[in-house]
Amino acid sequence: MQPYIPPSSPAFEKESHIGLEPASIQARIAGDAVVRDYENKQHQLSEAIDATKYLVADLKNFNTDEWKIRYPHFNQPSDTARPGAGRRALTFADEPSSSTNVVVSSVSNERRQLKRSVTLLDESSLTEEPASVESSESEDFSILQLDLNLGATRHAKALISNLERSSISALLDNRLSAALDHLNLLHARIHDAHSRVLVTGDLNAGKSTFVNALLRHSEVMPTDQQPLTTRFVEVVSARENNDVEEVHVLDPDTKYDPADPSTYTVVPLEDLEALATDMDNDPSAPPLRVFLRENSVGTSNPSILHNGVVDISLIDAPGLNRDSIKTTANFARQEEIDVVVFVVSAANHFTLSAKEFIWQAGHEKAHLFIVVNRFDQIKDKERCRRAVMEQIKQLSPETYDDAKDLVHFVDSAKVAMGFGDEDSSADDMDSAFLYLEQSLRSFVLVNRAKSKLGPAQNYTTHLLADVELLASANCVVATQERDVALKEIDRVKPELDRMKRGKDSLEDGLVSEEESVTSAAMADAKLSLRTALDRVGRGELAEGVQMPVYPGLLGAWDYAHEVRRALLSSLDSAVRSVEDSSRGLTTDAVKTIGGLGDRHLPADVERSKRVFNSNAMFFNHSSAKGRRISGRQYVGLGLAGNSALSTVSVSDIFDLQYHLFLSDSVPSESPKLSPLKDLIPASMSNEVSGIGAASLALGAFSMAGGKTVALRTLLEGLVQLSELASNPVVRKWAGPAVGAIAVGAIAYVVYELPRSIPRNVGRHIRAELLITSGAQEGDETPFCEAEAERIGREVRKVMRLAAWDLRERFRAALEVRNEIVRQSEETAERASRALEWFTEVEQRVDLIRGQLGLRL
Ligand SMILES: Nc1nc2c(ncn2[C@@H]2O[C@H](COP(=O)(O)OP(=O)(O)OP(=O)(O)O)[C@@H](O)[C@H]2O)c(=O)[nH]1
Repeated sequence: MQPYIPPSSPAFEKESHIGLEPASIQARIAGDAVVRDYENKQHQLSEAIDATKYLVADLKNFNTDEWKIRYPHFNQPSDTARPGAGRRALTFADEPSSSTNVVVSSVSNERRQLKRSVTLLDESSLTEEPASVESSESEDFSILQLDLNLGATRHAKALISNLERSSISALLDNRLSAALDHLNLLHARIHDAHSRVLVTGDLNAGKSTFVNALLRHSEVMPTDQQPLTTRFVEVVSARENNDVEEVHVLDPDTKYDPADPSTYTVVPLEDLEALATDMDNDPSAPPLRVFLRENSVGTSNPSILHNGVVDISLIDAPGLNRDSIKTTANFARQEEIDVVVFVVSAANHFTLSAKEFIWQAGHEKAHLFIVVNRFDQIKDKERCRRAVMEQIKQLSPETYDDAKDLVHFVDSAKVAMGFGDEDSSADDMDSAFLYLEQSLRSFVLVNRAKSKLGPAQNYTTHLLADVELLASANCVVATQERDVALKEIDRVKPELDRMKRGKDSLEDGLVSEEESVTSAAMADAKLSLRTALDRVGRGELAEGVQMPVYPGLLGAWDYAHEVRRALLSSLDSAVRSVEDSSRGLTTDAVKTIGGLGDRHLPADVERSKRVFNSNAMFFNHSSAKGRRISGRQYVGLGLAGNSALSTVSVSDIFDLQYHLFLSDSVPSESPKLSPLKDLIPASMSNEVSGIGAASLALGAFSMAGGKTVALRTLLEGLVQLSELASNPVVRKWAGPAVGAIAVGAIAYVVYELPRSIPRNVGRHIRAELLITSGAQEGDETPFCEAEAERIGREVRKVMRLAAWDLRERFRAALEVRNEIVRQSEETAERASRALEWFTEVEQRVDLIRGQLGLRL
């Protein structure tokens, strides 16, 4: 762009020898003011576009990195009872089913800039009518609208509704990118120093002559008495082509780029006439581009092509007729055309074609620049002027209102021809034409503001309104999300804190319950079994177990066997009752754990549906092979069925060793768990007949004494007896006496067998199952210990399972609440940030809108 030269500068002075006519000076001053105004507006708009670009880029980044921007739809509220202006049901494209009642407020300011906001409907203040909405269009996006090019908008809306939030956000991202690109284009456009002026009018009205006059040339554009121009010809300064005069014939199929020779064909300037007047030309073909050096004459008042601020190009159009009206009207509608100069012959006024064109073009360009040409040929100039003005008033009232600057009665031929003379210069130009030129220059600049700044202003305003609507709707949704998240935190956090506080106490409770019930069960088992074992040791049976009937001496062996079985069954029964009592203890403890669960688990957490079946305790699952547990299972030890324990030995019938060593204070039982057979000396075990009889006799003897005596004492007695035997009297009575004693003893032993066998067997069983761990008997017993351990293990197993179940539920519930709180805190923070950010966006929009509020 050419730098603006202030009116006081020498350069400006040099370029402004326009004469002293007041009208020209006035027009020039007005022109300068227009230039200054334009530059101010351009600067302001440029800043607003830049700010909008930053805003859109920020929005784009926010959408990608921080918060997937929601795309709102506004529908009529479902409760039509109180529709109220502005009340709408806000839904989001990715969540069409849930709607929120909001108030959409759209207010236009004096610059017709739409300010839109969405606020949550306060149901309590329904009596107040919400702010009015101008039209349903104000709730729709104009630039950021997501249509998928799938036809009618409502179909596109339906389709969008089915898209995911991320897809919507991606679509929005594309729209924002496109908006950014467009802003860049607009930015470039408002800094574009070019303006295009289309010169059109009736056939033979003098358009080419007028263009020549503006160009300070007599014959650039071919002129004739008959219709001549058949193609659009755009004349630009040769400065844009390295000062080379030539014609570019543009290729209709490619976009023209002066820097790319493949987009046009170069022909010499001399061929312009032939090209512009060729009857075969297609009027819709792109214009010829003519690069023209400015005429050296009148440099003090240069042609309109270059005026120090903007470069203007003039486009000479073919004369209007039925065929060319449409083409020319379309041409005039182009955004790049800043001004349409309509040339009308003073003699013909406006023809039908002219009227039709003005009518069509008037929609796009309200103001036309009208040149009433050949005014020199009119005798009654005043009448002509009145008639023409009357027509203009009808055709283009806006132009009529500004007629002083926009309607000019001139003689272009005289001006154009003037440049053919050697001596003539621009300084000699007709003052009316000079005034026309200045007016046209100002008009171009004014319209440039409209054509170049207008679209940028318009687009940016709409974009800002869309951004504002988007931000406002997202504020609503962010507020809602934040509130929901905070409410959720309020609901869950206290529960979570309570659980955290109770975690240790629950753990302590579980551990102590497990420990206490296990040790109680074990202690109970130990005590009960010890008692039972002692009873068995005395040869006594448990309740409910029958003592076998003694079958007589010959059946003593079998009797011992039966007794052994009965005693072992008694022990089995004791084990069963210990198991039963541990079942009871465990059931209570499981209930206590249930109570702990009730105390520590939140109300909505599902309690364990597991029903504790105490019958399943002590059940050998591996041997059950998936069988259902029906009724109470007694596994116990199965002592009665234990072949090792149920084997009878001789000592069960008569325990010689027990009697022999009874006098020793050392207990006869092995310090270790001994097999029963170890209790009998190996030398004696198999000699039941001879020594067995002697043993029996000795045993009987010892018992006959009413007290147990040691073998040594007995032997000492025998020694004394042998001494007595040396006495002949004693010797005489010894044989029969000993025999009688032996027989008596044997008879006694046989008589006592039904009672002694259970004692012997019981003692042996007890001895076998009993150990002494140290100095004193009965400290610990492997049987009781082992059983207590087994019972303890089983109880512990159940307790651990119950505790594990509760721990898991507690852990899961804690985790769920932790996660809810974590996510809710995250959501609340993100929503708060978004809310803050979107509020800031609304403020930024307001600020930029202020900059944009230009009256162009
Ligand atoms: N006396 C007089 N003659 C003029 C004036 N303007 C144009 N003419 C003459 O009118 C004739 C036609 O002028 P052109 O400039 O060719 O008209 P045009 O509108 O360009 O014609 P087409 O492009 O063919 O429609 C020429 O012979 C010009 O000399 C004028 O202001 N006064």
